[in-house]
Amino acid sequence: MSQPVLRAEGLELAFFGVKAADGIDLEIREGEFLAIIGSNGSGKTTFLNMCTGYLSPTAGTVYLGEKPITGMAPRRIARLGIARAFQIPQLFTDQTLLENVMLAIASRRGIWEGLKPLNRSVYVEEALELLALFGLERHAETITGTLPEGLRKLADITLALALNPKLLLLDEPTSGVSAIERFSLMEKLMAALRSRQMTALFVEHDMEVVRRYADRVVVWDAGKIIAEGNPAQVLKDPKVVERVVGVV
Ligand SMILES: Nc1ncnc2c1ncn2[C@@H]1O[C@H](COP(=O)(O)OP(=O)(O)OP(=O)(O)O)[C@@H](O)[C@H]1O
Repeated sequence: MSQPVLRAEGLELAFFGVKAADGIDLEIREGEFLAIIGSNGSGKTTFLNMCTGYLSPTAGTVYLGEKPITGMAPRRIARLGIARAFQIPQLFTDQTLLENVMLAIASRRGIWEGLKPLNRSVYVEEALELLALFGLERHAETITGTLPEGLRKLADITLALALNPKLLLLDEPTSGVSAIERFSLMEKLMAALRSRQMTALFVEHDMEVVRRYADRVVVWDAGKIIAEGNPAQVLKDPKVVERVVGVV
């Protein structure tokens, strides 16, 4: 079996007595596309925040490979290899798509001097290559604020990939995207992830997306994992249907 890229052991965190993480143990294996599902408020985002350093668990440890990363600053964790794309895309909306990707590449290289020094062919070439992964190269000169939501989501994921992560975390990649666009977005995403042999974890509310695309699904309920495994089986589990599938 392949090595875990990320491992969480015994994570605990409560907000005002409400347990958002109540003994979370989870591994993400190399090359896996893992879905997290669960009803609203079950602790999915809290888990992502603990993996990226935005929250610290009161007990337990997150390992990236063999390295414990709990308590490290988000910027350090990003540099070690965890990148995140958000439910609401985090783009510079008044700049072109190409400029956004070049800035992400520059930030990976530790350069932050504005756009001018970035107009070197090495940045442009890498940025266009990344955009081509998602079929976005024809939008390279478009101001990102004018793109439709589905393309902005893909653009945000492109920025996360520009960091060359070991693990990509996707917070609801299909939310806000029309039902018609949803599967074409997922097809492009899957093709890009496969071509880079990327390990990724995604939080998702659309069960059909989970059924079609996830290698494995993990089910959250009140800060605990209540089921995990193959999507076709897990999504039929009566307790998952009762607590999650029937209510999201
Ligand atoms: N910063 C915070 N301060 C106080 N309570 C919080 C904070 N973050 C999360 N919570 C609480 O922790 C619990 C888990 O929240 P979380 O956002 O992780 O759930 P979720 O599964 O991601 O929900 P959703 O599907 O709605 O995004 C909820 O009860 C929430 O209100």
